Amino acid sequence: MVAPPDNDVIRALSLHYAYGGTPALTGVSLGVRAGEVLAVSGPRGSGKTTLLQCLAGQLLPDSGEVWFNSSPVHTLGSLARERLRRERFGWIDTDPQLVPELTGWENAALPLLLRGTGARAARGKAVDWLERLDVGDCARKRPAALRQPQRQRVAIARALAAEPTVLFADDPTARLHRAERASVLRTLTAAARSHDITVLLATHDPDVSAEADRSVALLDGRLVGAPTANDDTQGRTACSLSV
Ligand SMILES: Nc1ncnc2c1ncn2[C@@H]1O[C@H](COP(=O)(O)OP(=O)(O)OP(=O)(O)O)[C@@H](O)[C@H]1O
Repeated sequence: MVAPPDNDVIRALSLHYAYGGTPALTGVSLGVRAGEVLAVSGPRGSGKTTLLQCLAGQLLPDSGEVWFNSSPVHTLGSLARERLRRERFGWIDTDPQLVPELTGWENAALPLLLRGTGARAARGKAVDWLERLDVGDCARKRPAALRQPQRQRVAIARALAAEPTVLFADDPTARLHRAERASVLRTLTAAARSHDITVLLATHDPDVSAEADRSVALLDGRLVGAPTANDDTQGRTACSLSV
């Protein structure tokens, strides 16, 4: 097996994935360069979540290849993929998925603590990111005492505090009101850009795609059309794509 001849941080080659025989991804290939915010757009059921899960090593494709920094992901065993996810990847879900028993800072510090970071350093980083995301006042509160946009900001702080190489965000603003959506999204993309974190952003909302450096569209499990560049963003790097 030979690594693809480029320096994409993530590269997928001809991914196929089916749920019980029903195809969700059909021959998807794409490459993302370091530091880029790449939107994966498409209507509900088009395969966005499945694609992100395959790229993040959560799902193994039925066929095709996934590469991270020239190392194969699709051939790793479950423990090695788990470690890769813990140490190099971050994930933001549509719903915040916070631990109800933990406070805001404890939730935000969790990935760092699981990685072995000392409690004091983990707390410092978590609180710092909560403040950057305008939810510093949520540090001592449990999720039940927070509003939904606050909970999602805590979840974003949790993902960013670990400073992943690649952050996968699965429709992270879908449950927020329109006014809150733009603000949360801009904060997320600005924070990722300032820390050179590559972001793959799944969304069905064209306004969200517009915040990315480039966008690709999925329909019925296939990439459609040419990738589009959003010139009005602060994008710095091009992404290479092939369908
Ligand atoms: N666990 C599952 N079991 C069976 N079918 C599934 C499962 N997850 C997704 N699917 C199906 O696979 C297809 C792709 O789903 P996927 O969730 O990847 O799309 P999506 O674009 O992320 O949709 P949404 O925007 O609604 O999250 C859909 O037809 C969906 O019904």
